[in-house]
Amino acid sequence: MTDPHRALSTLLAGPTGLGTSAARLGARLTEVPLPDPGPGAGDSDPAYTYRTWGDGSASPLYCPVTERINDPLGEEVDRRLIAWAGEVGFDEQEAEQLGKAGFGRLVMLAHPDCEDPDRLLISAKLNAAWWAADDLYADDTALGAVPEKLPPRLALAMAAMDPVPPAGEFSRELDETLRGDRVLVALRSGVDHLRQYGSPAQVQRVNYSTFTMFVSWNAYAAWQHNDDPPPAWEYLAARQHDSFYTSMTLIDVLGGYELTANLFYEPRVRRAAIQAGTASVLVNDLHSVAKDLADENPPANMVLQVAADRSCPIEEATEITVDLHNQIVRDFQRTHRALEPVASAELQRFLHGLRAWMGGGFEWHSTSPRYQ
Ligand SMILES: CC(C)=CCC/C(C)=C(/C)COP(=O)(O)OP(=O)(O)O
Repeated sequence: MTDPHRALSTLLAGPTGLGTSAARLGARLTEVPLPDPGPGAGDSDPAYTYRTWGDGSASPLYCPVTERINDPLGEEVDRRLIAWAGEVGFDEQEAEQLGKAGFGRLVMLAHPDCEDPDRLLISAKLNAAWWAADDLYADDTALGAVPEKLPPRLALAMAAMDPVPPAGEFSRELDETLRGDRVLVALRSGVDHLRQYGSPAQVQRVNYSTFTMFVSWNAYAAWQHNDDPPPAWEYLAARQHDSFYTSMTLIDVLGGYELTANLFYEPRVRRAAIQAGTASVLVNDLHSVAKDLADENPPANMVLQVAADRSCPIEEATEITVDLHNQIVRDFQRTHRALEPVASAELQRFLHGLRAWMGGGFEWHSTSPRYQ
């Protein structure tokens, strides 16, 4: 039987591995991003296309196609999500808002290899909980987000997701606090649901990617507190750990298989996953400009950081962001192609899952009332 770890390291090892083809593979992966050739460049990969977005006035986004649109399945997951939101303490209006955003629809679009509404609900719950933490703690001033309060709130969010062992008399107040805040209850409940299907390694991978995302949120809070917005390059560095990569850590759990930790964290695989997560979050920034500008204390956003750095109009900053997105997707495509010879069915499914997530995420941002 082929050992996929060995197959991957042999394939990536260079000339002593698979000879000249391995050397070519290494070379392909160290290329700097190539300019986006734009629509009509004669692309032959039917999995990707140029897609118009927003009001259609900006250049199209080079993006994977959406692999599945199954509205009844998305509606079923949304129904279950709204019921769960009530159970974990969101009031009726908040639960309705979560339903309207359509996180059930998001996961139906983003995980086309999962037909099971209960597995899809894991991702819907966790995405809803992450977004609730993001809105209520980090981003939305009108909903109570306060930069100075964010770091201690996130420390408790980590305790909610990754339960700490009993600590004598100090546990009581912690437990009461974790039970008394709907965001914390939602995060704990989402991980509890994940634990029913995922291995310990899959669960902890989701936790730790969430915690690195929280570090980026703390950076944004410091920038806001100090009234010192970051240049675009620094924002982008933070965004790479605050992206839909976190959502993508669930791809194999929903698919009913496990990509082992040594493959998941193999640098080329991680590179592909970070590229997919970053590209998807740039789609989010492009759709969020109006919403972010409407906040009295606007959160950072790639388009806004580029416009500020270069003193250019939003339209020009939008074009620069679209171009960056398209370069990153093409880079992902090259990384994916380079990994295709690796003989691991789980790895191939996972890479396909990353691509499918990008295609589903694009569709959701184009249709969710959250961005209209
Ligand atoms: C993984 C996840 C869904 C986390 C929630 C926060 C996040 C990383 C986003 C992708 C959302 O970023 P942002 O706060 O810019 O999103 P909105 O524009 O508020 O939808």
